[in-house]
Amino acid sequence: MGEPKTPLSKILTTTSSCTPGGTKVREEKIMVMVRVRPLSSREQAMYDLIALECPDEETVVFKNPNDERPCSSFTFDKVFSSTCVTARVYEGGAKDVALSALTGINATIFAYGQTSSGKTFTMRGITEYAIEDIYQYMQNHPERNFSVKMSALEIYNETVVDLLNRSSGPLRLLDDPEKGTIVEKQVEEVVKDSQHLKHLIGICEAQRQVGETALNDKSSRSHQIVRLTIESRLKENAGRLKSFIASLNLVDLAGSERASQTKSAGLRLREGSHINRSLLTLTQVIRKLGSGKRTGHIPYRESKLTRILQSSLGGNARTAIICTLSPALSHVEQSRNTLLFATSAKEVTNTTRVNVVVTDQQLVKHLQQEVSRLEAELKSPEPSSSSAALKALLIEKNVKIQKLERKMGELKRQRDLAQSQLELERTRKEKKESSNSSPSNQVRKCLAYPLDTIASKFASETQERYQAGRQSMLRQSVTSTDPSLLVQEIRKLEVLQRRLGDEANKALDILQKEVACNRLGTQDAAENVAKLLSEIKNMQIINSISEDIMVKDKADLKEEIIRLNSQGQTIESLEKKLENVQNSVDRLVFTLGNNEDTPDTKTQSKRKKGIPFNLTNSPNMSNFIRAPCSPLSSSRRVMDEIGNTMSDSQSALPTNDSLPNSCKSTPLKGDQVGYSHSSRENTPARQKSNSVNVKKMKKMFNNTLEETARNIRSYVTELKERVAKLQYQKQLLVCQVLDLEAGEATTSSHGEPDQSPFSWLSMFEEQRKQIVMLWHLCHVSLVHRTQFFLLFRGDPADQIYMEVELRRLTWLEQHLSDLGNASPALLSDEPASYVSSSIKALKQERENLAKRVSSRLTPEEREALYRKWDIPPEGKQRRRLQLVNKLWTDPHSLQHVQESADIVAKLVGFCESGEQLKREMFELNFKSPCDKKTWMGWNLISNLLHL
Ligand SMILES: Nc1ncnc2c1ncn2[C@@H]1O[C@H](COP(=O)(O)OP(=O)(O)OP(=O)(O)O)[C@@H](O)[C@H]1O
Repeated sequence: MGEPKTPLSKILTTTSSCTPGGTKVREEKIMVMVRVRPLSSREQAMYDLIALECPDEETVVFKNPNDERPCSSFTFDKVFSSTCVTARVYEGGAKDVALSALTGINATIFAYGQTSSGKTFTMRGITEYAIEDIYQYMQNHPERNFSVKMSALEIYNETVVDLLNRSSGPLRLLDDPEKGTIVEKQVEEVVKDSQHLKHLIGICEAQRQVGETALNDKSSRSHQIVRLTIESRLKENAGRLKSFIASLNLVDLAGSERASQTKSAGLRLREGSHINRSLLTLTQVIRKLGSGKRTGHIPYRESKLTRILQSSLGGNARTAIICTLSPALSHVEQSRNTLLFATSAKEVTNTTRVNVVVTDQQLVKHLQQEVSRLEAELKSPEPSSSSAALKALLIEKNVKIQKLERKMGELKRQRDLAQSQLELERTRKEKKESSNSSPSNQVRKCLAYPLDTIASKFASETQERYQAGRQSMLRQSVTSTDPSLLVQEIRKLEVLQRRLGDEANKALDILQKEVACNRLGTQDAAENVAKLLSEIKNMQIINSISEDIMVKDKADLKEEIIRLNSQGQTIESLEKKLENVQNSVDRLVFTLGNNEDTPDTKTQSKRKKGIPFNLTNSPNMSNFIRAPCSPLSSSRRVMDEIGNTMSDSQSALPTNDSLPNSCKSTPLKGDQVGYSHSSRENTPARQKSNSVNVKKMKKMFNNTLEETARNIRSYVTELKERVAKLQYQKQLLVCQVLDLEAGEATTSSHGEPDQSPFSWLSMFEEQRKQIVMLWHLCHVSLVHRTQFFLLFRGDPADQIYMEVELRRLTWLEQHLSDLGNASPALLSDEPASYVSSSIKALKQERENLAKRVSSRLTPEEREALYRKWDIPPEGKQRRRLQLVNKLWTDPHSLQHVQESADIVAKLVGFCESGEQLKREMFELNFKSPCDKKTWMGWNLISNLLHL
């Protein structure tokens, strides 16, 4: 016996009341009914007295016939007196439980009582009525398909026997993890109809162990369990999925008995002993369950009866117990025990659920139906209720979107109107201010310098917007900047400015030393350099400024402005002086070229065996090499060719007093700047043998000299760039301070800052276009372009970075134009050393990037890119180089720029490295190029990334 044969994995235990489709778990007590039979003919013959009365349908009372007073009373769900027929017992409670099996709830009905109390009599009637009702129910539910199976067993002397197949012998009980206790090899007959079922039950009765005792001619000597397994499935066209499966156990127990009463002996006595033992276990199980100790040990396994009935006792089943009693006084003790058992059983709670079955076939069919339904819905021009609701929702959303769009249009219109009014106001104000010569006006005028330069390259309208946007930016910046920070920033810039002067001074010191040592040609050259040196020294007039100042309030700001203004055009002057330096260097080179073949030079060239421009002792050597505009590689190459054998006489050096301070502190050593003459060098033989070498060396010297001069020029150019940036930043700050002052006076009248996010964004777009174009024109590193492009996307915080980048590039572009127009005599045979080195660096960068295509992109990604960028499978160059060569080549197309940036970012690994790109890497402040963390020039960024 045991659980249903249907695999448990397909049984979804849900909850239910009595109706299919119910969903709740229900806890319910075991239904306990008491039935008192009439006195049997045997009892009547013995003149036995009636000791039980049933005053109502729920109470049974013991009474001593010899005493009028009632002894004790018991109440139960139902009490049926001796006059009640079995049909009433069935209808009174058993029916409800029995029919639960039709709705997926396991059910058990069993009779308990002493021998000959009427258990078999009652259960036989209950089974018949149940069968009738079950089949009646099936008839009344044509929408469902039912299947009924039946099995039956008896437990006789603790042996399980299949009543439908007695020949199978004793059956074993097995523990199944899913189903609980099952009976091995038990036959389960499919029941065709009610008659078939009755027939089968008849067979079981015939097979059951029955024996004659003193109390019962046909005493059942075994416990009998008939199991009906009913599966109920909704028919396919019903459109619902649920199927149920449940068992109805109809149990007729053997009766408890006293050997003295049954006068058992031998076999009957042994039977009685087994019966009593299993009933005792049942009693213990019920008592424990009834006392609420469900979590403690329940001795189900101590008898086969309780093992098999385990799910019906405190488990997933509705259970009804009918306790049968003999009313005879002679059986009072037995009846009392039965009532005590019944009382315990009343307290046992079961948990019932509906066992839902979903077969694979059902599931597939259901899904197919669902798919068909959805397909039909999609094809159908008539919208279903759900799609109609969606459509309505969509229309509603569209209306809302249209409303919002209209509102946005109106807002944009208002914004444009306000902007144009502001522009007008500003222009008017600026015109008015232009008549004044206030310091702030001067600053603004000064700030406009690079814009004037590029004005010819960009539309005038764009420039106006640019100017307007920048002014807005400044005002916005002012409102958000702490005045004390501004002053400190100015101080920082001044410190940098001073360092810059130092640096230039040192460079010129070196130049002067070379001239003083007569390495650089004529007296004119020496004079030129001396002049340069004094010019550079003049640049350092700001040295006296104190670095440590405490800025307390805005009053200090005003002082600061006055101080800055009183300095006059310090930075401008520095710039002018650098220009002079540059011109002087040019003249120097020119002089050297003209004097190349003079006798004096010849004489000197005999003496000159040192490096023409020895930089090995220069503290700025690293700066020269690092500086973007000072490609010393070729110079070093020449030095290598010459070899390090030439030196000059230390005696030719100027006196220590005539040297600049830097030289005094670092005296030149003979092995660094020259070498001592050997006495043999001046012999005629030596002079003759050296004549060819001297000529060759002189030519090389002149070449090197020219290149050195170019290097100096480049370096000065770089200094100019740095000064220009410095000047810009300082003026920007001054302008902020001035605006802050002006803002204080006009805040109440002007109100909020006039820059809206819209105007900033349009300005950003314009600036970005300009920057992209300038990158292209100036051959700026692709990695730099990519980083900058991806990092600055229009955030208000990007304003200052955009401004500085534009300034740098504008300056560079202007510088390159100047180089392009410069005299070829000054630039040697190259159009511009910076341009050529930048182009070369860019080419190298592209080659390096191309090398990364294979490792950084998957074959699929590569193929997709080749297709997209029209890279033919065969060509002069490898496909990856062709691809990289196409990147960043169209500054007019934002899409091209965006896609180029994405590819370069992937090749370089910006996205994967985990290192977030930070704005700070694009330094606003200019510092010494020795500092690796600072701005190092566009093409050096990719070097840092080891490209
Ligand atoms: N309610 C009743 N009305 C009339 N007769 C009854 C009633 N109950 C039992 N009887 C009769 O009493 C006798 C004993 O009944 P039954 O065999 O059903 O008892 P039992 O409890 O099954 O006994 P055992 O445990 O020994 O099998 C039977 O002859 C039966 O017809």
